[in-house]
Amino acid sequence: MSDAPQLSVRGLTRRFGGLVAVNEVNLDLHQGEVHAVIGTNGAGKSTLINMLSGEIAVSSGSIALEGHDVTRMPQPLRAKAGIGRSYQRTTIFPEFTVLENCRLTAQAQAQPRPWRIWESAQHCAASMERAQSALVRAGLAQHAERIAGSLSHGAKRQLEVAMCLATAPRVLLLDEPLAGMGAEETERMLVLLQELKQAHAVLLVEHDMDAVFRIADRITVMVNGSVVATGTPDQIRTDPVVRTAYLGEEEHA
Ligand SMILES: Nc1ncnc2c1ncn2[C@@H]1O[C@H](COP(=O)(O)OP(=O)(O)OP(=O)(O)O)[C@@H](O)[C@H]1O
Repeated sequence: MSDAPQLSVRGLTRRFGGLVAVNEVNLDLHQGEVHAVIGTNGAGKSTLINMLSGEIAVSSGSIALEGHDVTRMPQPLRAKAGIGRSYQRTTIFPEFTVLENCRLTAQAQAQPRPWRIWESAQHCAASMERAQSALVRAGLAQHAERIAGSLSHGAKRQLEVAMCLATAPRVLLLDEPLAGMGAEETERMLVLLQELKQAHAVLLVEHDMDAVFRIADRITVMVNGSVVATGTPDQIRTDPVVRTAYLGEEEHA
């Protein structure tokens, strides 16, 4: 783990009318760490991730990427600056090939006209290279020419991670990448996440607690918009506040 955080969040707050969805959250994401954010439905996890990626504005607080304030930076610029994210719902283009899907996101990152996907190979060479490299890293190289819609559910989620990687991010915000996955697909994704953290700071919002406690280096627990604890899986497992507020008496191996 590097000393300086890649992404640093201070006092982040989002109100929807009278509701405080995210309340004064502090968070540091480091390269070399999978940092999971867990919490019951409505705890504020999606609102938090949406503020970090720039999809919704903050009410107050600050977000710094490698020491640079990006709090007011619009989402496309933030993506270019190095904050990549995947979504809860599938965002792939099912009728395009796996490689084309990746190239689209790489190209959207590289130039302001992402819809010009059929530009000459010369113009697209860099994007193509990034797309191919992302597929290799996500373990999908052998499926590059397949139509994305024909992939298994797990491979589609892998493709979403690859699309995120194609934008050359420094920070990866992953919103429920394990949702709907079977045991084998989950294992594959966990191996991928372990590899990805070597080069990225990874924020993982995930409901699969067994997976979270296995893979996370650090866990932040949210309840009603506020952080009630941050620590290693062992610290969180035994934290009395967490056990009462969130985990109950359930044991996690
Ligand atoms: N656009 C919105 N307008 C009003 N209230 C919202 C909006 N988005 C979220 N909320 C409210 O903010 C709170 C936090 O919601 P959020 O979706 O961030 O929680 P979550 O932890 O991601 O939940 P889940 O695990 O179910 O996805 C909830 O009470 C939700 O109803």
